[in-house]
Amino acid sequence: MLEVSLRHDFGSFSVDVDFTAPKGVTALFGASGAGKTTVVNAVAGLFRPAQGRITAEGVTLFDTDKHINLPPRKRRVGYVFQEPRLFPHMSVRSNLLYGARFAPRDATGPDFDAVIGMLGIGALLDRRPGALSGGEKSRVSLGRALLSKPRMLLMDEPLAALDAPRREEILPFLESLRDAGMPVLLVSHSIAEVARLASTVVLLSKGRVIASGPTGEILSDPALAPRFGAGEAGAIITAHTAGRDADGLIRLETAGGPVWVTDAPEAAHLRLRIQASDVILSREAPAGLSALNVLTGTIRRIEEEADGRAFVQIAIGDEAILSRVTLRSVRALGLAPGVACHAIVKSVAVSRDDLAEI
Ligand SMILES: Nc1ncnc2c1ncn2[C@@H]1O[C@H](COP(=O)(O)OP(=O)(O)OP(=O)(O)O)[C@@H](O)[C@H]1O
Repeated sequence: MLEVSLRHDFGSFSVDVDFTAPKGVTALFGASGAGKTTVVNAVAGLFRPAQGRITAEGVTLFDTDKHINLPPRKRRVGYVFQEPRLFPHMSVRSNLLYGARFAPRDATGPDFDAVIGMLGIGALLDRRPGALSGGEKSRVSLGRALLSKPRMLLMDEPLAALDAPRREEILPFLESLRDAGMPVLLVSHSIAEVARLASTVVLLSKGRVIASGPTGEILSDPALAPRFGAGEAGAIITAHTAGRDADGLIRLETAGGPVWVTDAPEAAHLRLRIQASDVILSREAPAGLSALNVLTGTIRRIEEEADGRAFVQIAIGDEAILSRVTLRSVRALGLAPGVACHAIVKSVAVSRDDLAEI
């Protein structure tokens, strides 16, 4: 577990944050200038806040009251930057071994062979970074961080510099970090990335934490949805793979009923992201619609927005999804907390990007 509490005043901007990142991936999410990099740099020891306390796995890294400020190399933090900072004159193998030099002898964690196997970089070992693609560089950079056997991993927009295919190449490796035994702090601008990778979300705005908690709860909160961008907001629910139909569609079971998708990872249990703008609501069970996916639930909350629309939260089992509808629809349909409703999602609205292994 990583516990962060820090305060700093830059004059025109101040940071005042307290949050806890359990094991698994914690996403630091917020608009540009919200203070994400400042927080990550403070955890890494690259920035010294005026006041605060940071502990990782029970070890105090920084404590102004106790005058503790471990230097970066003693913090045992693996830092993966947006631009992979590999040594250009060294081979991939030497870059990786450089990371391993910092691993304490008694530290646990995957060894060299396990890391290159996990990241699929065995064939690259004798190349120089200049001869690698962006995605390959990112994988090597992640490998180097892992081989230092860090107490935790910090990733500042590790995918931002990559195009969509390269991003797809890295995402499965980042997903596997969710199950790694250490806390991972991931700075991200992308709600799709957060939905896919994070177990916990810390939402930052203007140097303050405005919400934090399990990803499913934060993403399905209708009051927070505008923060994620009205067009992008959406929640995640658990789905179980139930087989492939004769026409090729894959059937997933959710607490609200079956969902058919055209593509899905090969895994028994998935998290399924449903964007609020892809969901329309009906109080009657719809008939004669070409949209295949109809989830049954109960309205829990409605948050009206200034632009004549609302985010409606629909409880699906003990999870929830969001729908973005006009206030006119809210009134015409008599939508209100406690009302049973059907959430209709086009099957084509759910893409491979919206599914991740649990
Ligand atoms: N050393 C500094 N002196 C003055 N202001 C600073 C300093 N470091 C950061 N800031 C200010 O703190 C604010 C937060 O910066 P930070 O880089 O942490 O934001 P961010 O959320 O990571 O943004 P982005 O997503 O654009 O990277 C910005 O307004 C920045 O100008």
